[in-house]
Amino acid sequence: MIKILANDGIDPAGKALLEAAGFFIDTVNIPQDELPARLNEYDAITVRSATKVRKALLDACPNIKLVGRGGVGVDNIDVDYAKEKGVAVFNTPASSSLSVAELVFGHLFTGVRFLYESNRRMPAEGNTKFNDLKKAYAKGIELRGKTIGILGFGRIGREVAKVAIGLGMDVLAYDLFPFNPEVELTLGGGIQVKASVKVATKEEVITQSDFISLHVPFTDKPVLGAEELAQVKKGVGLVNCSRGGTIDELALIDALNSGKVGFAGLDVFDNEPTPREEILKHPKISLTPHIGAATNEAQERIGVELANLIIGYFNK
Ligand SMILES: O=C(O)[C@H](O)COP(=O)(O)O
Repeated sequence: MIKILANDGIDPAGKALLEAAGFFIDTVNIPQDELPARLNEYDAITVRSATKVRKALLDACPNIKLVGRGGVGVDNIDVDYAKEKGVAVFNTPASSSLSVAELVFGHLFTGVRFLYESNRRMPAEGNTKFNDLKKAYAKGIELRGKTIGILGFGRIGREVAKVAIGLGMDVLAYDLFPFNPEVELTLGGGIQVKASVKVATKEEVITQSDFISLHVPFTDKPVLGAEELAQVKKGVGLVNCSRGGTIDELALIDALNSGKVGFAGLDVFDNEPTPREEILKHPKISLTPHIGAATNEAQERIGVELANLIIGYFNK
């Protein structure tokens, strides 16, 4: 019987599919430092972003034939090395796009109406300072009619564009690779509407947007560093639900302190799982702990997609 360790968990729907296909699924969470000694009992491992599958672990566990990433980013897996060794690597790139896009708008609505700050201050000061706080947060703005710039126009960027268009926003989109600017929205009642984003350069996105959302993988250079943050519109709102390191956090803190950036919504951080204190405590940053894909719906789709990939691989 094929034994699979789902080290960061797997949705019950995915587990049920694998069990029905005759696989044994172990959902125990083995700590990272114990994996080299224990993973070799299994034929495959599935992970989210918490467990790292690096070269040393693959070398220590030659029985592993497959690494399944329940999610998009594979930066926690040494993919090229795994493939060199004949270990299959699968991820589930399509299943979580909508959930990530909705979280982007959670951060945007939070930012334009100061929810992050008023939720911190009201419990502490509300009874004595209610009217002061009412005044402090009186200058909210609407999203409708504003321009959102999307850096990275893959699956998630496209979902962000659809929500934005549905809200009446203008969309500037940039990607390293050519893309189709047409998107198809599914509105309530199943109504389908076609719309287009404006294809832009990175510079146009940076200089012309009221809000910027990042949907890019991690590379060694931030997409928004000090140089780029110096060029944004004053008061821009930034959202990062992609990967830590794609915005230079220290430059972001400076830009928030100077007022150049109005607010930031961050789901990802340089030092996960221990983001720096200046980020955690900053009054102009709305925080979530890397939960872009953490919805019931996305996790179910991910579990099912991953299960089918694993079944297809071992039954081929
Ligand atoms: O790459 C992804 O799919 C997201 O960042 C979600 O990561 P998670 O599975 O650890 O929540």
